[in-house]
Amino acid sequence: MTMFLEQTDDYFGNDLEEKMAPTNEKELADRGFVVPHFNSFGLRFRDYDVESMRQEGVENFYRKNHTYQCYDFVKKMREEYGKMNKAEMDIWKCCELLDGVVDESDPDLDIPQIQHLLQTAEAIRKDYPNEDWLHLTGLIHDLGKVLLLPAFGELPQWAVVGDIFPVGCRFDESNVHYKYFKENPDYNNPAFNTKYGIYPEKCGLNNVMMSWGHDDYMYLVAKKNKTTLPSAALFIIRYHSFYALHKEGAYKHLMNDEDVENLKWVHIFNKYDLYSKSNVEIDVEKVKPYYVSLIKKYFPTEKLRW
Ligand SMILES: O[C@H]1[C@H](O)[C@@H](O)[C@H](O)[C@@H](O)[C@H]1O
Ligand SMILES: [Fe+2]
Ligand SMILES: [Fe+2]
Repeated sequence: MTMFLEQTDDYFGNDLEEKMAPTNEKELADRGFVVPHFNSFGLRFRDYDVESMRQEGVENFYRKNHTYQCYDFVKKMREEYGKMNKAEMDIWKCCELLDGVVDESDPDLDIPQIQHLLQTAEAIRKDYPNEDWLHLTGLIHDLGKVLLLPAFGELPQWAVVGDIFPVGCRFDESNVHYKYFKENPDYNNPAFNTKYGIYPEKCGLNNVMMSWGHDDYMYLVAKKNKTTLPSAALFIIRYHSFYALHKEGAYKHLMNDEDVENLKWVHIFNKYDLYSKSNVEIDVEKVKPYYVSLIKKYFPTEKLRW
């Protein structure tokens, strides 16, 4: 059985010491963002059970996602995509490619993903004008959804989007549509179906295998292409879909002290990621020059390896 202990670099051999976020999180909280009560369909956000035009499709998505995302699958995908040999492309081009992508796991949004990226980034920019690293984080946090496109392997939706969860230990009941984990090959595996499974207590999320998708992929792309974004940005990108942890407080026993610090940033980020979703579209060409300048600032090369 593989144990992920005392790891000081990631699976590329990259040094894990990343720069700290430039400002104190406490000074940054509560910028007056007004949380809307309803999404653009007039329903509560993240209500996976209420009858709606998206409910059935979303539930169907999670049935597949929970059935197929097992330890062996995740391991294979990390290895395969860790090679970064799928494409060479600049970040803005990838944003544009997402113009044609709709996320089937999302009960709150059915407009193209480039709008979600810009809505998130612009909402953050309004409340945190000086934290340009957080604007860029907003822009790129969901870019990993390019995995759905032919040039990046054309993975099915269940392998790209939706909430994420650890594999290698018991699935927590707070995961949405928990019941579908019963079909997962790991569900009855005694090595995996205990509270800690294969992980030591407080081993740190970096040592935990998360279900495969746009989060881990984009984290790998950013690291591999040597971004100078602070560690909080990389943590946000990697764990923003881990709702069982950041919303429900499950799996905390796997976090180390650094994770606890970084999680505060995910809480801030999540408000903008979730509640900026609306059908009021952003003028892409108008904001493009600003974001292109941020990409230049935080990525050493124009063309990234994907
Ligand atoms: O449906 C959404 C969507 O796929 C988001 O990009 C992801 O971050 C969320 O966690 C998920 O629930
Ligand atoms: Fe996401
Ligand atoms: Fe998002």
